[in-house]
Amino acid sequence: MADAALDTVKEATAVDKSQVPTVVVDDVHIVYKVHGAGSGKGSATSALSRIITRKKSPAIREVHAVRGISFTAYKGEAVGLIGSNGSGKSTMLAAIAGLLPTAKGGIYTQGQPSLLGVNAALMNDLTGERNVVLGCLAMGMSPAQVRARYQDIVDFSGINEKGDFISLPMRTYSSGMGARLRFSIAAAKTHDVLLIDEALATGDQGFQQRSKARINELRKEAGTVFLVSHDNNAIRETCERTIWIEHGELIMDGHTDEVVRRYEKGERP
Ligand SMILES: Nc1ncnc2c1ncn2[C@@H]1O[C@H](COP(=O)(O)OP(=O)(O)OP(=O)(O)O)[C@@H](O)[C@H]1O
Repeated sequence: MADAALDTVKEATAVDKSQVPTVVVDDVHIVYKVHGAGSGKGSATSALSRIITRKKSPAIREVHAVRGISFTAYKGEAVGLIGSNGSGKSTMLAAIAGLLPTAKGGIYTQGQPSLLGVNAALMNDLTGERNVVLGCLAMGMSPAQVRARYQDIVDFSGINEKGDFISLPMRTYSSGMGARLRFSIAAAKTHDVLLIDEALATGDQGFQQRSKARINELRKEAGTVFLVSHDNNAIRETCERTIWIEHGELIMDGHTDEVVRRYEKGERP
C-alpha cells in the first residue's frame, strides 16, 4: 500500500487518547413487562393450567421501549437526548443509571451515574432540610461536608425566597419547588456521570439560568452530563452533542445544531 494511503488508514483508525469514555451503550434493548394488561381469564383453573403447561401468562404485555441503541459518551461532554413523547429517552437514562435491566446488549459506565429526575428519591413527609441532609449523605458526603454545603444548596434552590419553606415537609412543595430542591442537592456534588431528566423545564427563569451555569461547571469538573428535554433551546445552550431517538431507535447522533435543526424540521437523515 502506498505511504499516503497507509497514513490515511492510520488517521481514520487512530483513537483520540485525550477522549476518555465514561458511558458505553452497546446495542441495548429494553423491554418493559406490563402485568395485568392482557385479556386473559383470571380464574384459578386457567392459572393452574398455565403453570402446568408453562405457557406465558396472557396478562403480561411487553413494551419494547429501546431497540438496539449504541453510542459512547466521553469525559467533559454534555449530551442532549431528544425525541417525541414515548420515544424512549427517559428509559435510556434510567438504564444508564442502572435502574432498569437490559433485555439485550450492555451498558458500561465509569463511576456511579446519578439520575436526577422527577423520580429521584426524596421523602415527602420529611422537611426540605432533612431531605438535603439525607440526600447529601446518600451521595456519599461526610456530615462535615454536608454542614459546609447546606446553605449553598438551600440558596441555590431558591426554596426560601418566599419564606421559610425549607423547614416544611416536602409534600407541601409545588412540583417545581420539589424539582428545584432535587436538582440543587444532586448538583452539589461532582458526579462522574450526571443524568438530568427535564429538570430544567421546571423552575422559573432565574433558577433555569443558575442550573445551566451549574451544569457547565459540572462539565468543566470533567464529568459527563446527559440532558433529556423537550426544550430545544435548553439543549442548544447546554449540549454540544445531541442524540435523537424515535420509537426506541437512534435516528441521529451528532453536533447539536445539526441534530436539533433536523429534528425540528422532522428531517430524518
Ligand atoms: N414503567 C413502564 N411500564 C411499561 N411501559 C413503559 C414504562 N415506562 C415507559 N414505558 C413505555 O416505554 C416507551 C418509552 O417511554 P419513555 O418514558 O422512555 O419515553 P420518553 O421519550 O421519555 O417520553 P416523554 O418525552 O413523553 O417523557 C413508551 O412506549 C412508554 O409507554
